[in-house]
Amino acid sequence: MSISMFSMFFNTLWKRVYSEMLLWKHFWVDIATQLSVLVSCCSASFSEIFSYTACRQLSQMFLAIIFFHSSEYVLAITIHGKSNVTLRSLLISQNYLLAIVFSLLEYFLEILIFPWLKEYWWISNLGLTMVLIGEIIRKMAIITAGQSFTHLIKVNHEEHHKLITHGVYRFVRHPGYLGFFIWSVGTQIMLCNPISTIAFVVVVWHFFAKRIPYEEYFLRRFFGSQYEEYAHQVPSGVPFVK
Ligand SMILES: C[S@@+](CC[C@H](N)C(=O)[O-])C[C@H]1O[C@@H](n2cnc3c(N)ncnc32)[C@H](O)[C@@H]1O
Repeated sequence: MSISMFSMFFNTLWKRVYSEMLLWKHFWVDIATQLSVLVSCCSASFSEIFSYTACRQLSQMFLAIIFFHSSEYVLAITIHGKSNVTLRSLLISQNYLLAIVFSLLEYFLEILIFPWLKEYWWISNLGLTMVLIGEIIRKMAIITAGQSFTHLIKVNHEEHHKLITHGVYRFVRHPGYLGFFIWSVGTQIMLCNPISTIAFVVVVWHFFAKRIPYEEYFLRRFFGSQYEEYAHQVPSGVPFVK
């Protein structure tokens, strides 16, 4: 093989290697650019998720939930005795858990995509106030009704079940439900969650609009004209429910 053939061979080989290297260089530059975009997105996301706003709003939410459920359980045990109370008194159902998970998903998505939405502190503080007011109304109802307040609706009249018309029951017939309604919608306003706020209003209202006539059917059977007169004078407390 002559020298000129060798040099032609190496020339062609080098050109191929060089063009391959150029291709790989573009490939690695592309990868590096995409990685740096991903890293900056992640660090932006981390800074939003661990921002003062998110930490404060989420910790308020978790504290509200933990306090609400544990105090329901403790009050039920105090009033009815440990042997008459089950874990159902924690009031944590599958649908309720789904609603909370949905609302947290909404929160995380919005704080990543529209972080400014969570900065309306007057709205968040209004929600916090609703959580506190709802909690107070509900606990006043439980303490006032005492043994008459059971988490499951009574369908048989028991001796200790007295008609309660004093205290918060003087102003509304269902202060426990009104308190929960305000509390649950308040949690979503506190998180500045527009979709979950509307969803909670609709779902919780619908739940009580069905539950109240059912509960009152038995109260009318237990207390007859006494309940009739009470219902005639005092509003239900849940908006648009007679
Ligand atoms: C979960 S508690 C809710 C009580 C009431 N609806 C409220 O929102 O405050 C349900 C139980 O309370 C009883 N109850 C509701 N109103 C009552 C009243 N005014 N007096 C006595 N018992 C009542 C019902 O019979 C039912 O068993």
